[in-house]
Amino acid sequence: NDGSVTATPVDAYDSEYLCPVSIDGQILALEFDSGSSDLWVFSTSLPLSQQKGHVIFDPSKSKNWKALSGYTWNITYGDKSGASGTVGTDVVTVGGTSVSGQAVEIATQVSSQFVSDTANNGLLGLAFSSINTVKPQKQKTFFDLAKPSLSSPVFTADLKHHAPGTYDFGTINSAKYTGAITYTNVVTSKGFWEFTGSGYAVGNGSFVSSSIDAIADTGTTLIYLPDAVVTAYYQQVSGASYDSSQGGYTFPCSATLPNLTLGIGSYRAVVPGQYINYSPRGSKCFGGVQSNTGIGFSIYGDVFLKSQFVIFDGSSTPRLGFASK
Ligand SMILES: O=C(CCCl)NNC1=[NH+]CCN1
Repeated sequence: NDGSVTATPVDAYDSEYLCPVSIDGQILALEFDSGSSDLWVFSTSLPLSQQKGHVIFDPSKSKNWKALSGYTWNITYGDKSGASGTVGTDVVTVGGTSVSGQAVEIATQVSSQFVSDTANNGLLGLAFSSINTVKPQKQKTFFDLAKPSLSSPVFTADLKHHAPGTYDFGTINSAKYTGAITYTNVVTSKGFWEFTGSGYAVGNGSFVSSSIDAIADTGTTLIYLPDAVVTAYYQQVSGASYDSSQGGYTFPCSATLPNLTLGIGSYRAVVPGQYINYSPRGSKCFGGVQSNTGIGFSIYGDVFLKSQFVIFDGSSTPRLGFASK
């Protein structure tokens, strides 16, 4: 049973996108995250102070809830946010796609970033189940459990700039993209949708061929790239500089930002310059392209993904597809 769900930006900067998910009839807005593999929710087991302002899942009100005695989970994300708790299974429905026996990870503790982000009531991981954090036995993702019931073992992301988009499960809707889809191989050894980009161009500049090891991550807001790319980009932005107090490149909010073209095979994915003016910060504006130093690979986050129609193909040979829209 294929499904489609709306992905709504949480704020004016598209810092994250939230989707309604039903857990045995209790509906929570969750962040779909292709950079992690745990489905966890704000719960009645959290301290009341951490529950405040959030929509809370109450397992005691779920007829299909089955606690997994002695199971725990503990996750830390790339931005150092995190959460931990206990585990049960329940019926989880996303759009028209329903799964029974889905491990639902109950938060008993969440980091301050999640407490203050009151629109976010948990995450639904869409990376590979190999990096699920549940112990003593890791659990399958929603996508892995749904796959056998889908017309084809895929989900697509059609995120939008300052507007709601969609995640589709089981189908590739040809009305959502233009031109051909370019597929690229995925390496799953780190549990991510990891691929190798083929290079970049800044504005109308010439394309620079270079292999860029990257992950497609809907749970990361910005684009994190090698320093060579980032410096080349901001050299074309008058008044741009690295501001260590802000933790990244900033520029005058009046600056005109060039497009950033990222190569995937022979395909040229164009990120509009205006998407790279991420948000006002202090007296300047903070860039949507930042350095990947310290991460170990590049991250093609929402600033990139919302410029494309993206196919996450979970067939026996996983691959990523990209198309313009
Ligand atoms: O943790 C990462 C980066 C993996 Cl390298 N992405 N997913 C996510 N979810 C919430 C914050 N970030």
